[in-house]
Formats: sequence, C-alpha cells, structure tokens
Amino acid sequence: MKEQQHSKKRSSKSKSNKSPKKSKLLNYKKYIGKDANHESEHIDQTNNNFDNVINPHTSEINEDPSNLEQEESLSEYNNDFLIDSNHDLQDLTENDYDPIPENDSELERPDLDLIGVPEWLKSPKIVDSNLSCSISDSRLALSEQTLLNCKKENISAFFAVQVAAFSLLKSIFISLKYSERARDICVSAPTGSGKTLAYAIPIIEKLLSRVVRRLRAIIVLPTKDLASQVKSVFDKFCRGTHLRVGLASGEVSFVKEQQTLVNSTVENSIEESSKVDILVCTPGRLINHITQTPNFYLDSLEILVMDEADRLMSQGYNDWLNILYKALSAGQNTLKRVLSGMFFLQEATCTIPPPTELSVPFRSVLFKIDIVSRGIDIENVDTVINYDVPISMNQYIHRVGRTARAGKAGSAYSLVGSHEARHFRKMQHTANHLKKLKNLKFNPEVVQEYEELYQTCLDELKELYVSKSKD
Ligand SMILES: Nc1ncnc2c1ncn2[C@@H]1O[C@H](COP(=O)(O)OP(=O)(O)OP(=O)(O)O)[C@@H](O)[C@H]1O
Repeated sequence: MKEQQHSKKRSSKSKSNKSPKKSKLLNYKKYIGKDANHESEHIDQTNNNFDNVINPHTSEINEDPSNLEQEESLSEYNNDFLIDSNHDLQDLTENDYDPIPENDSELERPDLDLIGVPEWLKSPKIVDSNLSCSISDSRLALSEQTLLNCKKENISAFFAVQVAAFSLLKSIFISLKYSERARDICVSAPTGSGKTLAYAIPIIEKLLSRVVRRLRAIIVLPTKDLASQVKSVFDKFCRGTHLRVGLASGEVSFVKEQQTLVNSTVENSIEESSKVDILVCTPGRLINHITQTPNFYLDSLEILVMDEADRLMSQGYNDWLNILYKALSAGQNTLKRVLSGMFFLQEATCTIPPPTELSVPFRSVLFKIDIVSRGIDIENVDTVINYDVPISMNQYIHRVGRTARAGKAGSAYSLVGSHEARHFRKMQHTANHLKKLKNLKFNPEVVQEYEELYQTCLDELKELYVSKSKD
C-alpha cells in the first residue's frame, strides 16, 4: 500500500498542486540556532547517505577546509546482507520498479520552492566524507583542556562533519564576539558519523571564556535515552573546565531536576540563578521548567541545538517550539526567527507516523524498539539483524546504523519472508542500495537444527520485554 502511494506521488511530480514531500524534510537532523544577526548554513555529508535524496554527491566543501589534511576516512555500512530463502534479487526486472530520475535533486526543487524552504536549506554545502584533520591542527586552535579530553577519549583526528562544523561554528562565534553576523547551521550526515561532537566541542570551546555562569546553550533531543547519551558526551568533554552541564529529561523527579538546574535561594534574579551553563533536555521537560521552575531564565541563551530535528519537528511534544518561542525575550530576535522557520518544517512533517515495531534479535546481537534505536550509540556492535523487514528505508538506515559507527566495520543481515521480498527489494532499489546487498540463501535443514534454541531465545526475550515494560 505504502509503495502504491509512493508510485502515485512520483507520477504526479509535474503537477503544481502536489503536496510537500515529507521524506525530504527528514534530512534536517541537527539544527543549531545562534542568537545574533541572522544568516544560515546547511552542511550535508552525502557519502552513502540514504537519508539524503535532495542532493547529488559532490566533493565540494564549505569555507576553507579544502586544504586541511586528509588523514582518515569514514567508512559506511561495510556489508549489508539480505537473507532470502525464496527469491533471487536478480529475479526482478527493471519494470518491477518505479522509474528513478537521473537527478533526483532537480525534481525536488519545485517541491521545496512550493513549500517555501529557504535557499540556504535547499543549497547545502556538500562535504567530502574523506575530509579529516588532526585534533592538534593549529587552524582549529582547540584549548589545551579540549585536546586533553579528546586524547582521554582516544580521539586523535576529527571526522568530516566535525571538521566542517568546527570551521563554520568557529567563524560564527568569532563574528558574534565582535557583534557581527551570526548564522544558523543545519547538518545532515550519516548515522555514526560523529555529529554529536560536531556541535559539542564548538559549544564548549565557545563557552570556556565565559565569566558568569548562566544558561547559554540548550540541546534538545527527542528521547530520554538520547538526552542521557549526549549529556555524558558533554560531561566527558567538559572535564577539567569550569562549565557545568545539566540534564532535564525525566530521568529523576521534577523537583530533583529543579534542584540541579537553578539556585532557589536567589530570588527572581537572573544573576547567579543558573547552576548550569549547558542544558541537555527533552522537549517535555524543557517546557515544564520554562513554565514551572522559578529562576529558570532563558535570557542569556545563545545557542540552541535541535538534535534529531526531524523527529522533534514531526512529533508535536505539546507545542514545545511555541512555548520556547514565547519564553525568549524580545532581544533574542535571531533565535525567535530560527524558531519561526522551524514551525513551518514542523507543519510539513507532523503527519509522519512514529514507528512502533519491535525488532527482535536472532540469536544474540541487538534488539531495539525502532523509536529508541535511532541515534543510540552502543559501542562495538558488529552485527545488526533485521528480524523483520523495516517499513521504510529511513527505518532500515536507523536500524543498521547501530553498527559500522565511527569508521568501524559492521554487517547488517535482513531476514526477508517471501511476502516481504518485493517491498524490501523495491525499497532498496529506490534508495539505489540494491546493488550493495548480497543475497544469501540458506539450507532449511541446517536451520532446523537451531529451531529449539531459537524458540528458547524468543521466549526469554518475550519475558524480558514484558518485565521491562512493567518497570
Ligand atoms: N573524531 C572521532 N574519532 C573517533 N571516534 C569518534 C569521533 N567522533 C565521534 N566518535 C565516536 O563515534 C561514535 C558515533 O558518534 P555519534 O553518536 O556522535 O554519531 P551520530 O552522527 O550522532 O550518529 P546518529 O545519527 O546515529 O545519532 C561515538 O561512539 C563517538 O564516540
């Protein structure tokens, strides 16, 4: 059914009254707003980035990173496998697929124009995924403490998206210091490519020179798990500095959270009211603190990061953007302008249904409910098994993206039943990924041997899942 709708959409491309393509807006994953005179950038790293259907691959990069050293490269999903006992991938002919335009980006532009996507979002600076530079490169001019923290985390070189973001953010922060133009950045890069540090390190470097503690940076994430993960990244990279990082995600009671975030002894004063410089939060808790926590001020907020921005946009979260917008003071015009821009993205994406399926492990590897699988960074996962076929390429990417992270190798296996084979192939073909799959066949007699063990695993998993859901 989904595929039929998709075909209809494609064939009606030329009509001028077509509705916006929601999937295209899913590119805009990490969004950084900066409060000053407003300008914007969109970085896009497109090496095998299945999310990215707007832009063709190029090797252009932003600003001046072309002369940075090329030391390390990002590898992608090194091996994706399709396990299919009934079909051969080569069985399908070209006629079985929707025609795929030679240059998708050209066809998307009218859609984007129609819904009013600004020029800077439509024309990203494409970053070569081989771009890399040493942490001690003098052009980055990182503080001694950040260098030390990188070394403690075994980071010796920065990945492409990091080099690109550092260079842009640095110039933005310097401009801001001299009250010149600041900009907004929208980053789209493959899973596991290091987007968190791409914004965390510049924010820390920027705030190191602050004198008084005030809430200056907020990072919003769609789930509690992601917020904890990002908080721990900030904690590691704030080690040895005077910066304090807070978490507001519902992990502890609201009252406890309030105690960690604000000084209740200071009465209605912005001065010394905040106990943190940086706040990592979910939209729900952010709203709660804005509306219910005395001394929780946003007046000094300079930096706003929306991590997994498409999810934050597609799910309403009690109108959090609107509440945040209203909480900003009149002087924070740029942030307000950024947020109004986001309202339109929210409108355009709010009809995407949240994925709810359960992906079950085959034998021992990894299982996750899709809604939390996305963005979660689990160390050293070398294999992902799709026990069921993901409903969309987006879901497929976020599942298999739990492996082959940070330049490491990894494999993804998909178990495809005969009734799912057509949908799966079409999905892979449309994303131009079909050629990269290997078709593995297995002998049913060999599989039979494992049936009992498999059933036991499934039962255990079921028990575990039920007991976890009760907690
Ligand atoms: N420069 C680097 N060198 C080595 N490892 C790195 C570097 N940058 C990030 N990493 C590691 O790469 C992993 C993936 O990073 P991160 O979670 O930021 O990816 P991401 O792009 O946000 O992925 P997703 O889109 O799935 O959220 C993490 O374990 C992180 O510690």
